[in-house]
Amino acid sequence: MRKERGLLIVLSGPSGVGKGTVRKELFSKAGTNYEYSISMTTRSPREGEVDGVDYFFKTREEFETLIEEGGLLEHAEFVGNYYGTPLAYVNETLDAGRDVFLEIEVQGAAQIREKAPEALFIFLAPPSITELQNRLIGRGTETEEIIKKRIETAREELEMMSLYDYVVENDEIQNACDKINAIIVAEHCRRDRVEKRYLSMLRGE
Ligand SMILES: Nc1nc2c(ncn2[C@@H]2O[C@H](COP(=O)(O)OP(=O)(O)O)[C@@H](O)[C@H]2O)c(=O)[nH]1
Ligand SMILES: Nc1ncnc2c1ncn2[C@@H]1O[C@H](COP(=O)(O)OP(=O)(O)O)[C@@H](O)[C@H]1O
Repeated sequence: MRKERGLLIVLSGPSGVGKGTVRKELFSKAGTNYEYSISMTTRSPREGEVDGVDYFFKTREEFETLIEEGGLLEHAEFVGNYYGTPLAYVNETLDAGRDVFLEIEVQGAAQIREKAPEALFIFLAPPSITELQNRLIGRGTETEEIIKKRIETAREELEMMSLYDYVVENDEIQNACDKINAIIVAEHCRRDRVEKRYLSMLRGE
């Protein structure tokens, strides 16, 4: 029997909302049955970040060559750096019938909406704009100037919320993770169309 293609899950939202934190929490649990697609970026590694684990760190030249070669499913420039999803890994994993989880910013998600509208789109929203600013400042990984730019960008990013299949508020990390997992399970039930199998059984097919 032909294996069903896996589900492409896109988690997006403004910088600082907690996408990385929620994603790490989701993948820290045994039994997570979707695969994380490691992105490429031209941004410098932060302290503790490992090449090939957190990101594939590339030069601008390397990244631009990949764009030209069509090696990325989507890519975007975000506050001065490129970020993108390697195409081959996503395709191979989905073809093998496994779900793939992307954690990306909103421009990239918009490209996937064009190229793969059958994907599942989840927007992670902050409890408030003030809380979003507090989280960005509290993380302490960027300079004041970059934080300011990220906050400006966040306002535009929040406007994209209504385009998503689901919006999950990241109030408590565990709460957000539980909702995301519930959405993925529900989406599989919706797509599996068990009723089709029953109808053909009832018809004696
Ligand atoms: N379009 C796109 N965005 C990505 C990708 N990987 C990460 N991002 C997003 O790029 C933005 C900046 O990422 P980063 O510099 O790691 O900061 P942080 O996610 O805010 O900690 C975040 O919104 C990420 O979710 C990718 O492959 N494609
Ligand atoms: N639910 C939450 N409640 C409080 N703080 C959070 C929550 N989720 C994430 N954070 C904190 O907010 C900051 C930004 O989170 P991060 O995962 O880096 O965001 P993003 O990947 O969306 O840019 C981090 O300091 C993180 O510890």
